[in-house]
Amino acid sequence: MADPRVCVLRAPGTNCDLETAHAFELAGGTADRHHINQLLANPHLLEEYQVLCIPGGFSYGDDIGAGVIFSRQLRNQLGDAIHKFLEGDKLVLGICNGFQVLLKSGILPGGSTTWPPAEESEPDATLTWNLNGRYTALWTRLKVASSNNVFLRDIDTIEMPIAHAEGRLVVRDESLLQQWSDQQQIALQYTGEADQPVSHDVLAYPQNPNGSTANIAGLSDPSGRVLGLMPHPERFLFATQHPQWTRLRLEGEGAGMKLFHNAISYFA
Ligand SMILES: NC(=O)CC[C@H](N)C(=O)O
Repeated sequence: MADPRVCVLRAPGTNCDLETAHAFELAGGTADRHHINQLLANPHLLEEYQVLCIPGGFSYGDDIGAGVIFSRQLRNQLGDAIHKFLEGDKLVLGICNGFQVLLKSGILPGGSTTWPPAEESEPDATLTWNLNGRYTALWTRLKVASSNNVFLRDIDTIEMPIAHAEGRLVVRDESLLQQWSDQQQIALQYTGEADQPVSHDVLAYPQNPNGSTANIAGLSDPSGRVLGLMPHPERFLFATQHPQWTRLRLEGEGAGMKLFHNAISYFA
């Protein structure tokens, strides 16, 4: 089979598209970066791709809330193209600002089961300001909590950096947590030390860097083919990007590459 094709979709203010496309290429995919206006002009463009990735950054300057404007473009102007994509055997990844876009558009948490969301529907969850009220950038330790998300296959714990101001996940109703848990949708949780069990009790800063409900750092759709996460796997492609790579004697690829390998090998 030809290399899987990845559409890295950017908007004005996106700033992680280059390294994200690079990560997919290192994993063996063919990645194109497209401006949202190219897709608005020709929504059929999306049909050429197996993976849609919305990378990190500050789309539209985070005006009126991080990811809000970009998410409205997907929902109001590209509803049909996204619907077709979600229905196919394809993958969607949203990193940081991309996660904000997936959640605020309604692609997450339901995926194809709830897309397109009804105009008047209340979102199940959103990402809002960190509890500390600040843009926060640090390395976090994460536990994979979903057994069926494609991007997280064969990963148990992983370290990745976060860098955001609006990364605190809040839910409309706490009963959703049980539903998500049952459907394997809680994909990633911030955790403490390696052997510490993860719980839904909110950990203190810096383990949980933003105060997210149930320490949630990433969500999956029920099919396991959509992932949104606040940490940046594309900032850990090489061992030397880890702050303690010498002390830990890390070599070769960074652990973040695993997510990109998993995505590409899904199509093998
Ligand atoms: N690194 C990013 O994608 C930035 C995320 C986002 N716009 C925030 O600060 O909340």
